[in-house]
Amino acid sequence: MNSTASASASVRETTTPAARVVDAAKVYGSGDTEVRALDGVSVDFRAGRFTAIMGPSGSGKSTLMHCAAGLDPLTSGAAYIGDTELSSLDDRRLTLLRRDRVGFVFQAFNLLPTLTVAENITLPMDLAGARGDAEWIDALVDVVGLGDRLHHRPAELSGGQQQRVAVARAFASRPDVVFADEPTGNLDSRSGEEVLGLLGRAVRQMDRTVVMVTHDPVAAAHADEVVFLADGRLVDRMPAPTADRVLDRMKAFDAAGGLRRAVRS
Ligand SMILES: Nc1ncnc2c1ncn2[C@@H]1O[C@H](COP(=O)(O)OP(=O)(O)OP(=O)(O)O)[C@@H](O)[C@H]1O
Repeated sequence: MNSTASASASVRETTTPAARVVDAAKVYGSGDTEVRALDGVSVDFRAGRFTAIMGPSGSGKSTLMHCAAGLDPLTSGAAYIGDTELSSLDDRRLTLLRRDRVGFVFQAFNLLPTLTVAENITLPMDLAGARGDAEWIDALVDVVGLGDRLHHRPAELSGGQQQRVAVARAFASRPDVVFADEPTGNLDSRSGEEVLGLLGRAVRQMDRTVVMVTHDPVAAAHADEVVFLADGRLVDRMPAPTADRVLDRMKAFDAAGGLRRAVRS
């Protein structure tokens, strides 16, 4: 890293995280059916970083993402986008925050079939009546490699191309943070790699922030850091992950989970 890059990196360390939760708890149901999906999680998602959330099935990954993104309220604790504490917002302001400051990429692409690629990309801004930054949108279209597909409809694109449109749409309004929930879950490995490469480039070359839930150690290895959940708790963090190290960590969870089940029975 050159001195300018390391200076700007150290400035970033001291800036407010793009998103964070503090002592977050989420309880579904009550009595015998109560599930504590998050149990006292505190985690910062730093600006300008690509963070992956991993953990065994049912460990609370999607719940953490939904609560951090303002899609679902916490039972207790606090969730912030930048300095904004989400429970302090009424429904209207929360909707505006999600529209203007947060981007989403889902496993199922979620494009509107009747709109063209170009219209899908600018949809969030069009709904907001915002003009959008034409230069930024052009740069995004360039990065996702869809310049010759702008007037096609989603059904005329491959799954990988559709997810690239969804990635461009998520970044179009320059949100504080983009949350991606299993963005490669419906893709073959080559298209998945392309989408992960794009998310990485958006972070490293375009100074964006990404938080991604994934089951896949190869996908997690694209991140700058992996945070691991187990039983609704944050149990580990791994900077500069590799697929092998993430896989080893996940195997350790499987072994620990098996041991716990054996002790209980
Ligand atoms: N709406 C809900 N109502 C009741 N329980 C829920 C609800 N959503 C999630 N849960 C429970 O909360 C726990 C955490 O679920 P969550 O979907 O966050 O886990 P996950 O790690 O994302 O799982 P997976 O990897 O299988 O998608 C699970 O026990 C789940 O069954």
